[in-house]
Amino acid sequence: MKLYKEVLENLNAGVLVVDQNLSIVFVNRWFKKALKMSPTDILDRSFIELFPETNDSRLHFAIADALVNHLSSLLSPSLNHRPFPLYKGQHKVEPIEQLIRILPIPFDETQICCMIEITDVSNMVKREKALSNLTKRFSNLALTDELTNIANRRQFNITLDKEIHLATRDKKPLSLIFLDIDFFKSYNDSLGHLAGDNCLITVVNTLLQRIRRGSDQISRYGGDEFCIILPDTNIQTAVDTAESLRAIIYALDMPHPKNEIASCVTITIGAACWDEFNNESASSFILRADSTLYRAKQSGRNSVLGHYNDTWITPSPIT
Ligand SMILES: Nc1nc2c(ncn2[C@@H]2O[C@H](COP(=O)(O)OP(=O)(O)OP(=O)(O)O)[C@@H](O)[C@H]2O)c(=O)[nH]1
Repeated sequence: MKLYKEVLENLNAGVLVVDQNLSIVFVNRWFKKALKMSPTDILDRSFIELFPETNDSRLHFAIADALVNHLSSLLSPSLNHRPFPLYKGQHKVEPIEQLIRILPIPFDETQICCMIEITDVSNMVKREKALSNLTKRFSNLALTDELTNIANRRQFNITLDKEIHLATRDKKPLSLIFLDIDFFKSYNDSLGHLAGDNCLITVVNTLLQRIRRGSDQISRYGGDEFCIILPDTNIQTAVDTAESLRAIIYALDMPHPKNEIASCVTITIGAACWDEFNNESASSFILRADSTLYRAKQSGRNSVLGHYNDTWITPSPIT
């Protein structure tokens, strides 16, 4: 028993032993140091009195399980947030992350006691947090367009699949807008690629100001082509929203010397509403919205056209 206590005393982890009455019968050096208390302040004290914050916690139930049913438990730091008020250093600023092992042990040869072993896993928790932040950053990068900072095509495909699923389940309409800057190649050719980049950023930021519903998602489909997913939106509302977007970009009056239909930057928009009757696939839906944009381009640009149920739809007249 002496040897046993000596091993526990010098362990590089906290050890506390309580008897059947939850009285503390042993505390090792590590734990005393972490608590910044002398042995007389700890020994023979009631565990609940010394650690009132553990009352009714999982730790408390695990101790009871060890004493009554002789079962051991392991409390992870992620599910059991720092059960003991332990801190590193003098000024109690950095809390110690704790992994806790609860074991029934024949401590004084007459009764089964409960040993609580606390391992400082602060470094491991820190490493895990850093790793999870890094993973989040990488997955964000993989789904974001670098230039405009909005969703990229990969994210668009993921969101569209999800929204088609929700529209089917909730029997709600789902619309999709495709838009493209008119004569953007000439814009680049006349003003330079850097000005082209700035133009793309300005267009996106302006569209973002108008697309305010949290469920709507704007993405860069590629080059100067963008798409907006509009859940719970019928075709006429989508076309009217598109018309307001077209008007807002036109009103910016950004000079475009080589635009053949105006003196400023303009956009053309195609909108489609998901065909629920034929359980339309995502690729067919995209193709229909993109073809509608193409048709709008052919009919003159700086314009909006919608398509649903084999019908072409134009913006509502301004009242
Ligand atoms: N500055 C800049 N230009 C880009 C970027 N991505 C694509 N482009 C350019 O966007 C232009 C798109 O041109 P097109 O698809 O031919 O179409 P357009 O000139 O806009 O003509 P219409 O769509 O028919 O009105 C191409 O010249 C691409 O090089 C980018 O990130 N930055």
